[in-house]
Amino acid sequence: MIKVRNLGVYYDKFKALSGLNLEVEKGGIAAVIGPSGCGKTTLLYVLAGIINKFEGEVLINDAPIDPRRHRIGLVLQDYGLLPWKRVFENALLGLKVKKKVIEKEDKEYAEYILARVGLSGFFKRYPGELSGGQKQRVAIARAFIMKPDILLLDEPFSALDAITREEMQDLFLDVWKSDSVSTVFVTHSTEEAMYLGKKITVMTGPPGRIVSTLDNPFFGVREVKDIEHYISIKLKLRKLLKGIQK
Ligand SMILES: Nc1ncnc2c1ncn2[C@@H]1O[C@H](COP(=O)(O)OP(=O)(O)OP(=O)(O)O)[C@@H](O)[C@H]1O
Repeated sequence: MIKVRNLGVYYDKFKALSGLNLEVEKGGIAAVIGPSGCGKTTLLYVLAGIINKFEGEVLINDAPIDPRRHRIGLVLQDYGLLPWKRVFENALLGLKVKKKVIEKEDKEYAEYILARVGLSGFFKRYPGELSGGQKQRVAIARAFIMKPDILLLDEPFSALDAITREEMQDLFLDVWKSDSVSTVFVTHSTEEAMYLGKKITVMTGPPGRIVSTLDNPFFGVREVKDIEHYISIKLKLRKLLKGIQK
């Protein structure tokens, strides 16, 4: 569970986040959507423990955020793979930061997750020998392999073509379902927020804060039947976003 209360962040004198409140229940996915520069990445950096100077309270499973204590899976748009390490080593990197000794079971679990993301035959390749979608698969596998307390994704699929992007969204949900880790997913796309967010959180800023959180009945629904309802939520989101960008 993630609880953020009255969060404020400054870059020197610039107020990037102010009075931000967010709650993600255990096994929830909050899709965070908002205009460029409103503070989405800053919020993720606080949740990841990368920014540790802030006002307010950030709790992970009821304890103050502490990257030494909590396992935090972070997936970024640019994959964050080390080019000189092979797929298998890259996939184990997150876990290595947390555990000194990688055991046989860890390796078996890594093999299992890599197979689930369709990379069985790619263990020995270097990132430079992979497509964008394959690199993103490694990044996602790496986050799941560390069995994180929380999972954070910062526009992970925005660099991919439309088809690969849909494949990756499905694959993400597929792996996520067996693990149900509390997740914050940042995206620019209303469609992606409506597919991947159990709840959709709209942000404004700077300074960044939450303007609205909607329940999303279309979570995980690819073939939408109630088109009118879908469009009404989409329009609501667009209105909220347009209001912000005025
Ligand atoms: N290191 C920094 N120093 C000063 N200001 C910063 C720094 N990093 C970000 N900012 C500012 O803080 C605000 C929030 O930035 P952030 O990257 O969190 O926004 P974002 O919503 O993720 O944007 P985008 O959607 O374009 O990625 C922006 O106005 C940005 O210019």
